[in-house]
Amino acid sequence: MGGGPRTFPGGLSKWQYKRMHEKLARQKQRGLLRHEKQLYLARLRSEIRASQLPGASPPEDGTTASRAHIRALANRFLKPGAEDLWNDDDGPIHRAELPPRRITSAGRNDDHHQLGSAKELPRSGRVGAQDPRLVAFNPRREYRTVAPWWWQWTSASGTPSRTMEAPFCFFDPNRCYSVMPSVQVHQEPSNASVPLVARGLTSGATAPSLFNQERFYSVAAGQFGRKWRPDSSDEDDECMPVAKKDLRFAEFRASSEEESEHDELEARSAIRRKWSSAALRNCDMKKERRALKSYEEESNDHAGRIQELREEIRNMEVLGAERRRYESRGESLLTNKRFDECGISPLTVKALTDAGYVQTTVVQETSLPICLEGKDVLVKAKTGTGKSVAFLLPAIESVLNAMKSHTNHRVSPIFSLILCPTRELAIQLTAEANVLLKYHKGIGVQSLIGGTRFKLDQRRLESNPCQILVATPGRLLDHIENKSSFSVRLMGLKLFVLDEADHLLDLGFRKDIEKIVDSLPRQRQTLLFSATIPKEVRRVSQLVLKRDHVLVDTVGVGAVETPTKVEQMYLVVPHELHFHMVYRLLREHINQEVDYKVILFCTTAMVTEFMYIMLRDLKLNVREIHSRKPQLYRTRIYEEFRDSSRLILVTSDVSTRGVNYPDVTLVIQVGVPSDRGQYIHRLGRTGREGKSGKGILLLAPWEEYFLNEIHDIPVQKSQAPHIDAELKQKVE
Ligand SMILES: Nc1ncnc2c1ncn2[C@@H]1O[C@H](COP(=O)(O)OP(=O)(O)OP(=O)(O)O)[C@@H](O)[C@H]1O
Repeated sequence: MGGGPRTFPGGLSKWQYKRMHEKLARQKQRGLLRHEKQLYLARLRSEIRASQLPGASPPEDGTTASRAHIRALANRFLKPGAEDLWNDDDGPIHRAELPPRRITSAGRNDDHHQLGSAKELPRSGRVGAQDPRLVAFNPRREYRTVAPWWWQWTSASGTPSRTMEAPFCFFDPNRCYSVMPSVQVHQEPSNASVPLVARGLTSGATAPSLFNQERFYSVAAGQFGRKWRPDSSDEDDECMPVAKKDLRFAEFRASSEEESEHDELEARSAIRRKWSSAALRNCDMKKERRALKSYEEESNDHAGRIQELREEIRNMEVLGAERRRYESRGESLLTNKRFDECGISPLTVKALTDAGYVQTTVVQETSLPICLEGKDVLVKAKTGTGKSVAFLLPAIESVLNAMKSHTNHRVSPIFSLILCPTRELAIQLTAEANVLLKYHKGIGVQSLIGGTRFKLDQRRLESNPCQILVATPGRLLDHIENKSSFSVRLMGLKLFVLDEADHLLDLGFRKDIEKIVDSLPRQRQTLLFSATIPKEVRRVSQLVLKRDHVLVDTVGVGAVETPTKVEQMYLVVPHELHFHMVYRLLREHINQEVDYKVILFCTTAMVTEFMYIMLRDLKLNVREIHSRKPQLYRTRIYEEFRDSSRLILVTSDVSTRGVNYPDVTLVIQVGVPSDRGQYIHRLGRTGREGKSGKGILLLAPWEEYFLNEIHDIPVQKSQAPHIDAELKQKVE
């Protein structure tokens, strides 16, 4: 009796073997704990350091000076719809008040000089090459740097006394802000020691010897960031002597206020440069895009570029109209457009109708036509607005199209691949895809997630139809690297989707994604979906998207990124009282809501486990999900919580993104979220499908710095409820 071998590996007895394993498990647990602690502390340290850097806090009035705005203009991607690439502190997008004009247009309306009013500008121009000193001046190389300073090139008082022909009169149809009509520049006598840039560009009579194209270029590069100089490097900028830096801007100092603002901007841009370039490394496609073309190259490229611009403007118009319609409807989720008007297969429409989906949501209405056209798309839409269906439908359509031409394969290629960051999300997407495939016989969807047996996965993939695959990156990569027949199946891929794209392109997943992308065919369509798309991720997205991709943003620039019907508040409570406070808040909520359904987010798996045990011992109806639990257990809890009410789910970040638990009434976030995106996604587990909900963020006093990150989200401070002695004793 008492089965099992009597000796164990290494000649150990059963008990020795057991003890050894227990010891190893304890060591592993201690290691994990130490690691989590280190991560947490490192994060806090870096946040605190960041908050102490000059200029870390946002401007109080939410606006910036014109110079900063101009810099931002130059810094953005030169694409319509890329407004979300603007710096967070650029302030609202509006036309800056222009200073009293010292520059007048010879025989033309002054308004032509306003930045951004490209449409009013004359469609012709000339290069100011009459001046012999400017023969080497290549307007196409320099104009971008000149234009932004145009307005700065005045002094605070006095009337103009001398007029000269500005040598940079040219026209470039590619760049709105660089278009300049022929102008005359009035210069004050008091400005005899003209600015460095001005000297280079004004009549040589003023200071001919100082015009130096290279020098001028570096002035611009310094002001706009090193990417303007093709041969520059991070080190170059970092090592620039202070005196030289000062010299570069010495002449721009109109007032002490402006000066300090400028220093602050410099410091801030230095920090940004360091972080963005270092973080992006070779993936910083922007650098490449900005590399200056030669004059000839650029001229030859005009026809193509004009075509591209037309496309972009058309896209922008379409999306602008969509957005206006969306805004006019308020926060309503559904549109008037029905799925049977979307050009998708009637069998899919039938399945949609069975599932109760008749009308499209805003994101579905906006993105579907573009996705079905075969374009690469980057979609940003609030949490719980139906992004999953928005990409599952094109995934099914692309399979249907591909299957028309691939009929003779023994094992069908995988035509659509959907990547997502968590196992629960993968399971959910697979289930949703199955619902939509109800009437499509012979088309199958499978999932590949960690925590299951590799061999079983393999068998399942080979024996069941799998034209659509939903996977998490780690397990997918395992299959790509270890099974050549799997890689062969992927070579037929037509559509690649990244759900929660910003998270997948984040540093944690980036390496895996790069490897996965390398093993996919280049000729494919790629769709990126998320509720949050930070600027850096937008840049890295070029890794997977084609250059002419379309941006669909149903949130809108400057709009609140969280669901409007979710009441958000934060409490600042000493750290040692967090457990008491959680219990107090839960009790209060349970008393108020009959059908309560609460998600409680904790910072680590360890804390999650501890919180769960405490609440369970306090006789609350709780469940737990975190990475330390086996997958079968996680799936069971996920299903139970999805289908029930009067339940509290204590979870780590495995439930932060994408997971759709219907009718969650309250989300509590205990401790500081890792970033703004994490706050938004966690909160997004409530208030889905336009419903109402409540979110509470519980911070310790030293975590309050995080509020800066979400300053534009309507989170109200709330008074912490009193914790009486009885409750305290109970918890302790
Ligand atoms: N056209 C539709 N009509 C009615 N309900 C819909 C429609 N499309 C999606 N839904 C429902 O909306 C809910 C949220 O959808 P989904 O999970 O796709 O949101 P999401 O935008 O992906 O959210 P997240 O950003 O959190 O991932 C789901 O319950 C889904 O069934």
